[in-house]
Amino acid sequence: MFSSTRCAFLNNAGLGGCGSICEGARKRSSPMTVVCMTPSSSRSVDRNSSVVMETPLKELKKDSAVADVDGDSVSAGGPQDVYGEDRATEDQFVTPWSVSVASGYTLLRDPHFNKGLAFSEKERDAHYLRGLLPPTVIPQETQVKKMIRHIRQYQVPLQKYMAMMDLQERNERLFYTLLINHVEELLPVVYTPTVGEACQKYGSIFMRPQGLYISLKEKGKIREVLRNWPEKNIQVVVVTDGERILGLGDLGCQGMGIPVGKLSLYTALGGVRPSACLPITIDVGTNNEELLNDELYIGLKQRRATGQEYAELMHEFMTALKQTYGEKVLIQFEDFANHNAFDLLEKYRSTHLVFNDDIQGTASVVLAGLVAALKLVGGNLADHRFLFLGAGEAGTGIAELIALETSKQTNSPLEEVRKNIWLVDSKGLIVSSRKDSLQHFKKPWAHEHEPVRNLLDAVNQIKPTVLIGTSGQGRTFTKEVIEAMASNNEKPIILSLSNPTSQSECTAEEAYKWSQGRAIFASGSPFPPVEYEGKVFAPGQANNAYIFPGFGLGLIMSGTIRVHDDLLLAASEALASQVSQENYDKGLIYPPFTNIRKISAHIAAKVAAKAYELGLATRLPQPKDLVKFAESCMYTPSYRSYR
Ligand SMILES: NC(=O)C1=CN([C@@H]2O[C@H](COP(=O)(O)OP(=O)(O)OC[C@H]3O[C@@H](n4cnc5c(N)ncnc54)[C@H](OP(=O)(O)O)[C@@H]3O)[C@@H](O)[C@H]2O)C=CC1
Ligand SMILES: CC(=O)C(=O)O
Ligand SMILES: [Mg+2]
Repeated sequence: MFSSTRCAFLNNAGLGGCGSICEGARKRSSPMTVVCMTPSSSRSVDRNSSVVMETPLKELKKDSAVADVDGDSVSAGGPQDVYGEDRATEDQFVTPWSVSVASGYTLLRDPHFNKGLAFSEKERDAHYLRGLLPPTVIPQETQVKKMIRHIRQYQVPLQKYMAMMDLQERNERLFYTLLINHVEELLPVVYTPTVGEACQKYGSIFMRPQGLYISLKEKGKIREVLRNWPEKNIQVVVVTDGERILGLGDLGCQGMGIPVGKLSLYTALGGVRPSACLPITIDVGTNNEELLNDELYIGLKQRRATGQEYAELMHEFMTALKQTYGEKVLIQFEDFANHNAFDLLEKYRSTHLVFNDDIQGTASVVLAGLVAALKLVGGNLADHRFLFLGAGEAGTGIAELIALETSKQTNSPLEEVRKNIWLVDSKGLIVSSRKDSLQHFKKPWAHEHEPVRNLLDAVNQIKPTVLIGTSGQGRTFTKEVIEAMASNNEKPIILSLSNPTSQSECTAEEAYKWSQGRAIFASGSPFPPVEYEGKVFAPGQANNAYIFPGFGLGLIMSGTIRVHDDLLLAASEALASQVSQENYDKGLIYPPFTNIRKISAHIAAKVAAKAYELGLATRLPQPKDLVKFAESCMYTPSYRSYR
């Protein structure tokens, strides 16, 4: 039933084209697994790639068992010596890997290869599946129809979420086909708002762990923990420490739902292979009393480690990632609290390929929406005045990118253009008299003005044309605030970015109703269309999900080694260019998510082109048609035929 023969296959990197992110040639394949021979467990690795190896391996020192997969080995062994065969010496320890063909019961329970009732008659014979499945054979399209009906039968969003996660655990390709084909309907299920509730209840709803947990207990052993993950060719890591999950605060270890959800979108929206994605939660404790007192809490039951202890764990983690996966692994920081987020980005931006989605991805998506909105409202960025409620990661990140773009457009110094951008935090308007007590990321926004305590007064005094909510506080754009925006502007631009829906600064209905249908509105979490005085308004979704999948794909496919602000501007421009006249006619400032893979390919191409221009791309020569190249690199989840 299992063959552990000596196998010689090409690694994906050897297939040419887009190298390691391509799925590989579309041809018949065997559901090949690589198994670690331990008495109590067997683990599968590197399923999509094929490896050159034999079993048992030569003796090998444990510390050098896995080489850096992109060939930038830090120790001996050479490129593609993934299992460290060449580096082995007589007295070194070895993990006895063996290659086998998955079949029978095991095949049905392997989510990477399982096709359920779609296994053909021939495959059922060849892979010992007879009797393990009912006799009917149905195509993937029928399975998709069945699954969407199944999901729709649940009224409670969390039940839909659990059904989706269950499918992901059973049949990965069906999960992604379903998500791609019904993206508008299922995004709110696997992503915001439902993922927020899932994180809050993570301890009680999950039977099977997803992603990799690295806690303070693993200090000094993080490289070993990374090796426990079954896949070796990792290209994107999304990591959180759970301290600021959406606008829901500190959810500790239960924040894992966020990296898992974000990486599902990397695959579904951006076409990065699922096996190249690694969700990680760093557990340094939680300050959430409710969780600390909850017997079902899954994380460390201690208050958060801070200062040197936190920094040392993060440093070991960042070093281990680069040593294990190489220079070009993309590390996306997600939902860290701002007191760590800015520092981590600053500390690692020159040594690692890091990207903070909340600061940078959000900025890029909002700038795109604003550029599109100007087509409806008129004027250039420099003609507008911006007011933010919330001066944290999202608020100051967006503010800075608007300033950068305005400065480029007008050839004016940054300090000058920043004066058109104002922010309110929990203590009121950020003004120069508060400068000494402000966190460093707020200081550039401390303009000359008398103190202003609340948002309504700030709107009345600053008279912004654009109001952006990044406070994580629901219902803070009150009737008076929206009415003030509408009385000062013919078409006020109002963005309620906070997630999930419960934290949105206002609803779509409130924005349209209180502005007499004049607001250009978008929100972080989706709202259904609103009918106001006989007209239907379709609100857009201003969410970084438009940017990070395509942005990441662009970095990976070009072998880019560092993120530069100009890459964010390029992504933003690419997204804005995808808004069609038909979208504008409906008042939309973002294109619908239905076309997201095409949009992601355009974003990836623009990002890669800019990376080549800046000399940051290492994949040479530069492909001629980057959009086509991006499309050719994208994972498609249709079933493969097994020989
Ligand atoms: N749509 C999207 O794509 C994205 C949305 N977000 C959402 O944005 C929100 C904020 O995220 P982030 O910036 O990372 O969080 P931060 O914690 O970094 O920032 C929150 C900011 O809001 C301020 N604030 C809190 N309460 C109030 C209040 N009552 N009045 C005025 N200001 C207040 C805080 O003030 P102080 O500094 O004084 O504490 C702080 O400046 C979250 O809900 C998140 O989900 C984030 C990223 C992307
Ligand atoms: C969308 C997102 O990244 C957030 O709300 O944090
Ligand atoms: Mg986030």
